[in-house]
Amino acid sequence: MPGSSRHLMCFNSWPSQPRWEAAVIISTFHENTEAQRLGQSCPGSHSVSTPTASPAARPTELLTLTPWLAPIVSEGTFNAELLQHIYQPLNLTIGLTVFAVGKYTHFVQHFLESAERFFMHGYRVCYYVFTDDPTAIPQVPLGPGRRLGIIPIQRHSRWEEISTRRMEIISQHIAKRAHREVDYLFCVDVDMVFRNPWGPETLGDLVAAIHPGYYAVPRQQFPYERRHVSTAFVADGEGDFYYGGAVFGGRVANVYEFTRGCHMAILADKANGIMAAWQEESHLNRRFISHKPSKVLSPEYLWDDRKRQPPSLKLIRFSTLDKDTSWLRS
Ligand SMILES: CC(=O)N[C@H]1[C@@H](OP(=O)(O)OP(=O)(O)OC[C@H]2O[C@@H](n3ccc(=O)[nH]c3=O)[C@H](O)[C@@H]2O)O[C@H](CO)[C@H](O)[C@@H]1O
Ligand SMILES: [Mn+2]
Repeated sequence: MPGSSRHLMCFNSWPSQPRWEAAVIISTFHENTEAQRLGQSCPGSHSVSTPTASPAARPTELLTLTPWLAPIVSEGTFNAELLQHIYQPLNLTIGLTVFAVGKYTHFVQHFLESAERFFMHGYRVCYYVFTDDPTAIPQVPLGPGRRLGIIPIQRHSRWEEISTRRMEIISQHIAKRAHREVDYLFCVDVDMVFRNPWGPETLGDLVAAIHPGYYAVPRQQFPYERRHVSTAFVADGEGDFYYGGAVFGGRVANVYEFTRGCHMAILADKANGIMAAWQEESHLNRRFISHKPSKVLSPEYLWDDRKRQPPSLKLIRFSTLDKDTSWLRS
C-alpha cells in the first residue's frame, strides 16, 4: 500500500476466506490527526479524545479489530476516563500471577514496584507470587486494597520445565483459591516491568497479547509448533496472530479452562516424550486458534526492551528487561 510501509500489523489468513491470504494487513489511517498530536505531546497520557468513526480521526496505525471482531487494544482505541466510570463501580478484584523460581527472584522487587505504580491503579489487586524460596521475596509496600500472596512451589532443574509447569500450577491455584478471590486474572512473566498505565481496557473474557517479535511478520513465519506428533501442532493454513506466552488473562473461570486445556495438551505431549518448540507458548498459541481470545492486547502490553520502539507504537506499558539468560538459567 503506497506510502505506508511502516503501518504493519500481522494478520491471519482464513482458509475459507482466500482474500486474507496475503497474511499482512496494512492500515491506512492518516497521519497528524488531533488525537495523534495529543498522544505525541504527552506520551503515556490517557487524555486523548474519544475515537470517532472517521478513519481520518483514528489515532492508531495498528489494526483495531480481529477478523472475529475482538478489539485489539492500543493507545487511542479507548477512552480511559469513560472506562473508569464503567468499571470503578463494579468493585472488581484483579489477580496477577507471577513465577519467581531460582535466580528469577531477582526480578520481583522491580516488577512489583512497577506494578504498584501502573497496574490497575485504583482497583483491588491480588498478586500471587509462586516461588521455591519465599524468603527471597522482598517486602514491597502495597497501596490500599492491594495484597500479595506468596505460594511455595517445587523447583525443577530445567528452565523449560519451570516455564511450562505454569499452566498446571495456575489452573490448580484457581481451583483451590483464586476463583474465590478475584474476578479477572492476568498471568505474566516476571522478567518484565510496567512502564505506563495498564487499566480496565485490558479486561475481557479471554485475553491474549501479540508477541513483540511477530506483529509485523508474515503468518508463514510464525514459530508455531510444526510437528504433527505434538498436540500444539499448527498447520500451514492455520493461525491468526502469534501471541506471547508472557501475558494472558481474562475472567478467572475462563483462565481456568484455558490453563487446564493447555496443561492437558502438555501432559499428552509429555507422555510421548515431546516438548513443544516454544514450550507452553506453543500450546497457548494452539489453544488460542480454537478458543479465540475475546480481546487482544497490542505489543504496547508486551514489548521487549531489546527492540527499538517503532513509530506505530505510541507507548510501552509492559516490557521484557534485557537479561543475562545464561546466568539466570544456570
Ligand atoms: C515475551 C514472551 O512471550 N516470553 C516467553 C518466552 O520467554 P522468555 O525467554 O522471556 O522466558 P523466561 O526466561 O522469562 O521464562 C518464563 C518465566 O518463567 C519463570 N521462570 C523461568 C525459568 C526459571 O528458572 N525461573 C522462573 O521463575 C519466570 O517467571 C519467567 O519470567 O518463551 C517462554 C517459553 O517457555 C515463555 O513462553 C515466555 O512467556
Ligand atoms: Mn520472560
